[in-house]
Amino acid sequence: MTAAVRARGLGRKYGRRWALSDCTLDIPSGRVAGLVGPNGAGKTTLLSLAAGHLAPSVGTIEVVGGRPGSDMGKVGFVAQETPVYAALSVADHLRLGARLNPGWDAALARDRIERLGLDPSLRAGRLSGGQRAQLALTLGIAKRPELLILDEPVASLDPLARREFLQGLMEAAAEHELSVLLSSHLVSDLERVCDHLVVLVGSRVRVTGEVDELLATHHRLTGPRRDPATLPADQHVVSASHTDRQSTLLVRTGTPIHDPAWTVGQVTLEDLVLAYMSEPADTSRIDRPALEVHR
Ligand SMILES: Nc1ncnc2c1ncn2[C@@H]1O[C@H](COP(=O)(O)OP(=O)(O)OP(=O)(O)O)[C@@H](O)[C@H]1O
Repeated sequence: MTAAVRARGLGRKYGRRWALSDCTLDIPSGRVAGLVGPNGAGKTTLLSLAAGHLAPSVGTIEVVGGRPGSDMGKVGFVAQETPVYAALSVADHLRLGARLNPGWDAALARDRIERLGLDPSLRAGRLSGGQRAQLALTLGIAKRPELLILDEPVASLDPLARREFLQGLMEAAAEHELSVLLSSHLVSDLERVCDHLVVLVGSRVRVTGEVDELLATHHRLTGPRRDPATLPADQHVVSASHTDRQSTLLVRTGTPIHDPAWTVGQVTLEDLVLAYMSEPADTSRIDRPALEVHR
């Protein structure tokens, strides 16, 4: 099956500074993939490369089997500021979408606007932030792309609007066999909707893989204080914290942990992302994990 996104040694620099380095990943099609990382991590750079708005400085990237930008009908892009035209009505936006996109699904767009309760005659400038985001999402979905890329689409929405937006996105992905790649700096946004995750920190991919697989291979170990360097070689310590007597480690391993000294606990996606995002206090004692988790 063609990957939705395939990058090999991908990098992009601005002047002498790398905004994205050494990025190798495979996002299978049919997934809702979340790209998470702190401000300035390189998320927009990666998404812009995938959308064909930027050219790589090194390496390669393919989206739905082709060069980004080569077949615009296959890839939809909703930019960070949910771009709509303030002076145009909701209905005008749909007419414009129909004129600009050969694969436009007018019925889908109309249904979605109706379900959202948006008045077609209302100007986009009068819509709330959440409604504007929903309109931008409708325009993106009605193009019927194979891959829809969204750059922090919920950043300015309140929690309820975030939830409604993400719900709509999830439904659209399931109904229309759409692959989705969306970014956020909040993992709580992505936790409910994503089945694939890419964590980007300081221009590098820190971890990527299927969410189920990531959750199954990461564990929280709690036990008597211990130097992480003494753990078996197949247990990669992602993060570690210690009190005088106790150590708490987040480790990645493909094999069961039998050491009776440890209490082994499950991690949430948020634990996992935060562990990869936070710089360890003492890097000499932390084993840097191999970055990709395969099925
Ligand atoms: N046009 C540009 N010119 C110069 N530097 C840039 C440009 N665009 C991005 N950068 C730099 O590249 C790095 C990555 O930026 P990018 O916008 O990709 O991060 P981000 O993860 O999307 O951040 P945010 O969450 O704040 O949107 C940052 O250090 C940024 O300053």
